[in-house]
Amino acid sequence: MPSAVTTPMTVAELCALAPVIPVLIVDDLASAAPLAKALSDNGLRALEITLRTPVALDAMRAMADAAPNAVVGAGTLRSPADVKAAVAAGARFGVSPGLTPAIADAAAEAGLPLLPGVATPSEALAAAERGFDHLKFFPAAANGGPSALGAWASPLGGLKFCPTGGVTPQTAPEWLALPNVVCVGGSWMAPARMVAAGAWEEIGIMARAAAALHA
Ligand SMILES: O=C[C@H](O)COP(=O)(O)O
Ligand SMILES: CC(=O)C(=O)O
Repeated sequence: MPSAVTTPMTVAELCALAPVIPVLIVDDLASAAPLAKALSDNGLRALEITLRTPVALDAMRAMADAAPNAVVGAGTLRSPADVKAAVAAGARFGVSPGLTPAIADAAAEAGLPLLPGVATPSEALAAAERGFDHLKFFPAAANGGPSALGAWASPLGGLKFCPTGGVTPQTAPEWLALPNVVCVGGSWMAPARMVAAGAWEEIGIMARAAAALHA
């Protein structure tokens, strides 16, 4: 089956697709297509497939083919080689736990929209110097929670964030209420045991609830 037709998307546009970007760890390639459909058919269109399993790159391809409405990207980009592999597998965006000059160079060279992770104001300023104005605040809960990121809003005006790591359906509204937050990332709507069990209907229900979250 041919890969879905894709159009370039900025990180700002990506973050505007839904209030939540699912952060997915795919262990079994067979689960990729139904998982992508369960999420994207229920309003979660931006899907971050972490490069943490041997099947992650193939899973990205399978998801893009099975769910043309989804925008499939790669997470856990830790090196230029990861960026190249993600682009070769059709990633439409990338997410990294942190940012290095080499990762920034590789993403720019490949034309890959990148949402880089930052944990401190210094890292946010360094990313802004490289031209990134949409950043992932990671690990969000452990790094101080909404009060910490909220305190960045005025001094780091102009920067927008996707808090990820420890965000829950219960805490998401507080994050989404911050003036510098455009969406959140999280894995709660696709728990490993439910994916392994093929519980697509239940996952779809959680996805729909996540897609309806707001401040
Ligand atoms: O590494 C973890 C991802 O950033 C997602 O975090 P989470 O499982 O707490 O939602
Ligand atoms: C956690 C994270 O930043 C990632 O997997 O991309």
